[in-house]
Amino acid sequence: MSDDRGAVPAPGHSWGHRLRSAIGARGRLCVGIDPHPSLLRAWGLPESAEGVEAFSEICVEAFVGEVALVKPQVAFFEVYGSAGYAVLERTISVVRSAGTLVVADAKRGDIGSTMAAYAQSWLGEGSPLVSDAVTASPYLGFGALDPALSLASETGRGVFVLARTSNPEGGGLQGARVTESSESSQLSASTPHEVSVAQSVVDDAAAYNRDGNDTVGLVVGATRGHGLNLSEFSGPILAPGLGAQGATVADLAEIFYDSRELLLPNTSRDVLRHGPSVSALREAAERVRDEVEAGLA
Ligand SMILES: O=C(O)c1cc(=O)[nH]c(=O)n1[C@@H]1O[C@H](COP(=O)(O)O)[C@@H](O)[C@H]1O
Repeated sequence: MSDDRGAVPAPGHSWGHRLRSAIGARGRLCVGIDPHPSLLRAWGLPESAEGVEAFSEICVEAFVGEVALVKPQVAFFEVYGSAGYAVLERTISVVRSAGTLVVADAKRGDIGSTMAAYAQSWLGEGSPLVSDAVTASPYLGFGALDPALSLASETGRGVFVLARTSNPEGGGLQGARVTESSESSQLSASTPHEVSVAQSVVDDAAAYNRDGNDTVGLVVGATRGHGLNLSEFSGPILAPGLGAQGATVADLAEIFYDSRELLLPNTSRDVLRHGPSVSALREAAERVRDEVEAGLA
């Protein structure tokens, strides 16, 4: 396993800077650590915290140093309670210590005062779960995420906010029309207008990122055309859906033709199905990473 920790700047630099360095060293693919029960069975592991620990150790061995980011999906650890959380803590810590960026896929979102506690959990220096970035839901209002965005910005971390998700059920809510606030509007402040919920998230994210730190990322699925105007948004875009949900590298190139600089395609099951062999997993991740690099060049 190669370990070029020095390639990825530690917190202290902006999230955008850290991401660009990581992408420059290892490409833009983000591989999920999603210990689904079906994968545990397929890998001959028990459906328990011990099984998830063995699964995670294999993933760490296969992916660290090979890809820029890994994204543990918290739900698959949480299901085993405190024992599962202990495994998650160790996994995050080992991956980060080896210089690979961790996006905790926790999809948090709450009123601001509670959001501050979530922010401390996932982005606070010294927290057992501290990661480089976390996924967040904006459905209590984009402004309610502020404690997480502020902490992330101060510490060179990121928050990926759901805009247009990869699942088919997301369209009704995310496509609903809302009147956009003048602050985030791309049009003149004197012309209130309607945009989709997803577009309002994009515009709020673009407004927040005007400080140049790229703290706010978007989650935009790769499974269909997103219908968003991303022209004002230059921050990171996490794009799940590659592989198991049907999206291809060609789809990525087409859907994100005008927003590729910090595009971070995610794939989980399509790589993980190659386990439990460390070498097979690593080869699968490298193959997808290289396809993505070639397809988005
Ligand atoms: O935030 C996410 O990561 C996410 C958002 C989204 O819109 N769609 C989506 O699939 N995800 C996550 O991305 C991963 C996709 O996994 P695969 O379908 O196995 O590649 C899962 O961990 C999902 O929870």
